[in-house]
Amino acid sequence: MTSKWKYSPADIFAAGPVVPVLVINDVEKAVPLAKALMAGGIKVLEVTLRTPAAIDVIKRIADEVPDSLIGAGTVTNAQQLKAVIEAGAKFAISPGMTADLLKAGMEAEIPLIPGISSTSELMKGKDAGYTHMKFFPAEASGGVKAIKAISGPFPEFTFCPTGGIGPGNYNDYLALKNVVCVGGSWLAPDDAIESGDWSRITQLAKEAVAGANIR
Ligand SMILES: O=C(O)C(=O)C[C@H](O)[C@H](O)COP(=O)(O)O
Repeated sequence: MTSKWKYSPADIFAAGPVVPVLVINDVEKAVPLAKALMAGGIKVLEVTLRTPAAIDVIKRIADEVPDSLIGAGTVTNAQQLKAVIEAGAKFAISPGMTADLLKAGMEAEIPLIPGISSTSELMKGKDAGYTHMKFFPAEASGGVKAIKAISGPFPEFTFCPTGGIGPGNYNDYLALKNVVCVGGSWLAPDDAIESGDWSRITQLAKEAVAGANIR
């Protein structure tokens, strides 16, 4: 990895054991949601590009919650990577990878965390120079057992597993030596965002941070 970035992928992974995966429809929810998560001890945020509001949401959080490590999720191509950088994202994360995206990520001014769910994808990421990857969809792709097995031949890679992870199993992942953080939507449920129940989100964040077994 190059050191041209303000935050390296390792810095982002190390900034907290749980990364909320956020789906935000209403830009007005962006800042209160980010502040509710920060109040619960979470700094790294992943705003998915799943909604038309996502780019504006990233802009708002980057401008108004500058202490957060605001990242963009569901970044699937080079155009989206460019758009999230312009919006102020500090990192980008993808559920998968393409050759184009891997190349654009290495040339970008923020780090990209590509997604993998197989050894062949890991090898493509490795060839492109990546050491930190999302493991998605974690539970559906073999979960803890798969990551443990992959770390045999590939001990030098670090993963942020996401997909099917929640309070009942996140510590199983955090116990793995090549996992330092996990992602999940459980930290910001749709209904809590919809109704503006920020205290519930702060509470979920606090519980997840306090309960995380950090090695
Ligand atoms: O949208 C993206 O970019 C993704 O990569 C997918 C998300 O990380 C998972 O869908 C979160 O999974 P759950 O916590 O099971 O809801």
